[in-house]
Amino acid sequence: MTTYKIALAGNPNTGKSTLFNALTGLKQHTGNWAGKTVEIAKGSFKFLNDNYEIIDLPGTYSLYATSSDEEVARDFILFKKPDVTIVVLDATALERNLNILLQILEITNKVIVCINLIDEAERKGISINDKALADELKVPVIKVSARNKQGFDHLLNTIHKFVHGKIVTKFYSINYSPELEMKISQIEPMIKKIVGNHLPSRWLAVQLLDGNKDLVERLTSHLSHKLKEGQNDHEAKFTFTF
Ligand SMILES: Nc1nc2c(ncn2[C@@H]2O[C@H](COP(=O)(O)OP(=O)(O)OP(=O)(O)O)[C@@H](O)[C@H]2O)c(=O)[nH]1
Ligand SMILES: [Mg+2]
Repeated sequence: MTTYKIALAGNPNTGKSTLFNALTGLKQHTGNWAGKTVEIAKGSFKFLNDNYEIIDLPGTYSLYATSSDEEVARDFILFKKPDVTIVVLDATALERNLNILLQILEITNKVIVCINLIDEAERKGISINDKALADELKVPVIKVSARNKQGFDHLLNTIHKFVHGKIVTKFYSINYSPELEMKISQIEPMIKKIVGNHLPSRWLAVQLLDGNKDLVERLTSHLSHKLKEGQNDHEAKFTFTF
């Protein structure tokens, strides 16, 4: 039986923990992540002969890592590389929720979008065109109500297909200004040489151009750790510098 790793991410108060509890049957326990005081809940469930380990990440409005919650969420997606990141959005405030979704889609294409609180949206007369969103983003979009367990069959079957490679998704590439795009095209190939397919090179290029020094430190320590593990042979001579 294979175990797949799922992360739940999204803004605060979008029903991540409600979904987590519904899927795991309230068997959650909390744990510390990377020595931080921020707690993340971890649980598990089985579906169609597969095991799923599911992690309830702290709710954040962005992944700029300006707070420890944001850092925990970003580092988990970046370095722990979940098989699926379920981005939980609030159907009643979709536009506000798209920011974190786009940030996550720049880091990983292993995303299923879960539009939660659909019962509440329906009550307010909000209807959501999930197909249009899925076509635009090139990832599955599922409408659910975590509280009522509505849409769970669809969600679980989509997760199953996803981890078995039956759904192909893409990184969402935001087009920046021509100046920024030119700089990205200059440095991304160098970054790609260092990280290969192990980390998202375009996203890293944007972060480095943005002067994200904290990330540089995290990367340096992550890469030297990987080097010690002997997992990657072209990291040897590199440290990131500005
Ligand atoms: N009507 C409705 N309410 C929901 C649904 N899912 C969650 N809620 C409610 O939304 C509120 C927030 O849910 P949580 O599961 O705590 O949200 P969260 O995303 O874990 O929040 P953070 O831990 O702060 O990031 C709670 O009051 C839930 O009962 C849903 O599908 N429908
Ligand atoms: Mg929660």
